Amino acid sequence: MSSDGLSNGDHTGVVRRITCVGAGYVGGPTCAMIANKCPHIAVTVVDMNTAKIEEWNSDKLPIFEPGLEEIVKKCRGTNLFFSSDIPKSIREADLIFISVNTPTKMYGKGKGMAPDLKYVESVARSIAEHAGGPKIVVEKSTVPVKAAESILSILRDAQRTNNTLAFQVLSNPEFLAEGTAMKDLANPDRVLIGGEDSEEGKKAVAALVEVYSSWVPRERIITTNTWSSELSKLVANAFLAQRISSINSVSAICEATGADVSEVAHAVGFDSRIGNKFLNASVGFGGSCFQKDVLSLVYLCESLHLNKVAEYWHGVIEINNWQRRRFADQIIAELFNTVAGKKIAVFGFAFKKNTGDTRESSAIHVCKHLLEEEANIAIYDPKVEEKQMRMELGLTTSDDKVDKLVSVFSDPYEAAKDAHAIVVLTEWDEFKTYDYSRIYESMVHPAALFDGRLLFKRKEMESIGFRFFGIGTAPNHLTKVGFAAPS
Ligand SMILES: NC(=O)C1=CN([C@@H]2O[C@H](COP(=O)(O)OP(=O)(O)OC[C@H]3O[C@@H](n4cnc5c(N)ncnc54)[C@H](O)[C@@H]3O)[C@@H](O)[C@H]2O)C=CC1
Ligand SMILES: O=C(O)[C@H]1O[C@H](OP(=O)(O)OP(=O)(O)OC[C@H]2O[C@@H](n3ccc(=O)[nH]c3=O)[C@H](O)[C@@H]2O)[C@H](O)[C@@H](O)[C@@H]1O
Repeated sequence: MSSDGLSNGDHTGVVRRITCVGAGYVGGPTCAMIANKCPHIAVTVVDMNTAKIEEWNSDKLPIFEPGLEEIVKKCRGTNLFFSSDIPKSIREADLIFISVNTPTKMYGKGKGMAPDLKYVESVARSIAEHAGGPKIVVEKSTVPVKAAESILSILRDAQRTNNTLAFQVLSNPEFLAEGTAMKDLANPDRVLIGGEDSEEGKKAVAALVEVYSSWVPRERIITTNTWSSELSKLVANAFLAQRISSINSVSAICEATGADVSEVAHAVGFDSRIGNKFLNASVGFGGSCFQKDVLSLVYLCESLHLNKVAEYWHGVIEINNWQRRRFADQIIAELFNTVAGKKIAVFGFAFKKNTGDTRESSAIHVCKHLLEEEANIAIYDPKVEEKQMRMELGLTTSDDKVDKLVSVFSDPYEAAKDAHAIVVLTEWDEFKTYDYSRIYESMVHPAALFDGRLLFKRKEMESIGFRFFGIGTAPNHLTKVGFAAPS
């Protein structure tokens, strides 16, 4: 019993039915993996977006992840179900994952900084209304520290009028990366579970540990208190984003000096204390989470009056925005200070390779900047649909002047034909396999290639004839030499 006299969760400790609320990039793949690895558990994924549920039940899944379709097809209808009946699925579950979106708030207090928790709260209210019995509720969504307390307050309130209810709230943040989600889920570096430090809390943690133990070695399952778990997720993303901003800041030094950012990253990353991962300089990180989660951490620090700490982490975002802008400005400068009316081929629109996800993609920022300068941009991406690109660029009306500046191609060779430049914004492997001599011949000369993803070797591209500009590398004639004092 808790201090308020309500039951803390009378759970049997064995999970047989899981419901996941939120059938998105996390809920879908995570539940597919659990169903695949735990044939003894029935897993139902629900969503308020009925069209999305229909897609999960169709041949064309709503998201692309290598390896996902195979597992969904294998388990769907056996122990993996996609449903729009949220009340029923909540009622029947022993354990409920909350896996809904927590985007940056775009209104009111904390606008542009704090995560919007209205979806998490609405799921907590649905659980309170439809539970009908004891449940383990698991925060899978990324939330600020102490979010579990708010969820618990809503759930515990429902217990006052229904004494058959009992709840435990756990934090179990997800660390998968898009494009490698199935690999990450099958073989995670760690699984993190935070829970209440009480007998019932420990029982609930043990029940979730048991689920993951079906395929994750026990030593990789970390258990902590709830707040450490919630904070660790934000901090993990902040550290990863910080590494990218660090190497991107170094890329600017390389371009000015003749050092090569790949060589520097290699040399620095060779130190086992630093490590070689996540040191690829780029046009800036994108994706739905890095910016949102770093901003959430900054907002948390500000709320705690830790202004220096907030400032420190905000620098990660500032460098990222600066890098995107710097790259776009360089394109304009190198195309003789005007891109108006010039065709520019954009290779890649997704925020990284092997995904069709475009949320916060750096491509959006670079393209918007080029459109402001009235460039004609010709986009090719192997996975992103035209509708999605236009939505992200804010182009909604077909007679809009800007809309006419954008064309979308299904063939990269056609996208590059008659272009003044190619701009590489996503690191799709297929971009490295094209016949660049043929592409070069079809372009307006002098033809430029701007490599925002370090896919190409300067010498090879220059020998074809391209004027080559790569993040973190500079042609020798542009570098500053000697012991110049700061001006
Ligand atoms: N996308 C990623 O790679 C990762 C995301 N995360 C975190 O996981 C959470 C989910 O992210 P995504 O899956 O990318 O979001 P998403 O936007 O792809 O999916 C969220 C789904 O929740 C549904 N939803 C929202 N409110 C609902 C409600 N009240 N009832 C039923 N369904 C509701 C939406 O319709 C949507 O389909 C976020 O907190 C995110 O920060 C964590 C790790 C990786
Ligand atoms: O919370 C989340 O949503 C997830 O965020 C990231 O995963 P994701 O955004 O899917 O993809 P990443 O591989 O981390 O790439 C993020 C962005 O950084 C860029 N990046 C990555 C690595 C690098 O060295 N350089 C670089 O510019 C990528 O191109 C991409 O735009 C984290 O890697 C996951 O652990 C985390 O679970």
